[in-house]
Amino acid sequence: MSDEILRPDADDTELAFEGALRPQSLGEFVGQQKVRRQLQLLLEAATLQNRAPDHILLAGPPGLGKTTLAMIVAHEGRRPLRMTSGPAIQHAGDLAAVLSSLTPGEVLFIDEIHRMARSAEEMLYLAMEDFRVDIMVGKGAGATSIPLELAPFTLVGATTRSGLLPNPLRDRFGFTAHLEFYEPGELFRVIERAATLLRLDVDGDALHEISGRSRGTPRIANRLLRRVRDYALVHGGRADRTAVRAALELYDVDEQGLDRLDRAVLHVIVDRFAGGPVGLSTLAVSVGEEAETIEAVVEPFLVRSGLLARTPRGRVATAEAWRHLGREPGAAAGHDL
Ligand SMILES: Nc1ncnc2c1ncn2[C@@H]1O[C@H](COP(=O)(O)OP(=O)(O)OP(=O)(O)O)[C@@H](O)[C@H]1O
Repeated sequence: MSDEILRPDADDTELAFEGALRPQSLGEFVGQQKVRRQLQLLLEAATLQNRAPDHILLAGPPGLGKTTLAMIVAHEGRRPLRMTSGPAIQHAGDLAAVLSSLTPGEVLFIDEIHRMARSAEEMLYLAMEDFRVDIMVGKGAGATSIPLELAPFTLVGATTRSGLLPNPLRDRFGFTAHLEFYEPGELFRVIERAATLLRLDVDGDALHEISGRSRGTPRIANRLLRRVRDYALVHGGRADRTAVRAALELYDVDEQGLDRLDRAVLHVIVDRFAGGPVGLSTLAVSVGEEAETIEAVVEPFLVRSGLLARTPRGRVATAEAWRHLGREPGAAAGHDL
């Protein structure tokens, strides 16, 4: 569906493609310079002392490279990697099974760590601090806890909602990396590298055009590159700026990276409500979407792009939004929706 091309979450069909493009070392990882240097130091210090690196929390929106960095932490230190996710850990027993089977120095990656069961979180505190867990045996008055020693490991947790992590868990990470959205120039390098790996003949103008429409997110940039590749393949031409424009027009992605739903939201505010303010539920009904989708998926990017403001009285379209729709700020609607 065209509306999904700009969503930052991965869909199942692109996992193999993403795997092939993942940088394997910090040197290949584009952007996030500060985080890269911080990680480099942490990993080098651990190597010099011949110990497992400190636990690492990677926080930031989807598609910015958290899984990739977890893999790099393991790869750079030549350590095995075990991957799981918060939703897969529904009971403390699920976590105990994973922890007790780790080999010394292994990197344990827990994606969406904020979605782990509470009981497992509590078990993790002790495991992170003392490399030990207490296993409960039996029920009721006869229940006893048996301590179990664990091999030293490095936990790499990833979260899109670090605010949802309980403080005791957050405090047990030796280092928290906050990943930022990428600049267009950095995205250019991400897809330039991807094009080389995929042996695609794409010119610089095309890469530039794609970077500007990718919402600061490498996963989206790589996905748009794939659509442009398809377009050039089917039409038998080069992947140049004309191909990018034609391909992305087909998928309803405009020059600033807005899709059909983003624009529909702005149109409603500008054309029906004279620029706002409009309440979230009214807005959602007007575009025929769930309020949660508007709030979680559409608004963050529009706010970040300076097109939408959230005020206590409702959502307001900025002057920039009016201009993006080709209208003079504050001008009366030229047509009715
Ligand atoms: N800095 C980067 N340099 C090059 N490629 C990158 C970079 N960051 C991400 N990518 C590419 O973008 C894609 C998505 O990255 P990744 O899966 O690591 O994101 P994520 O933050 O873990 O997302 P999610 O939270 O949805 O799992 C991968 O194909 C990866 O190769």
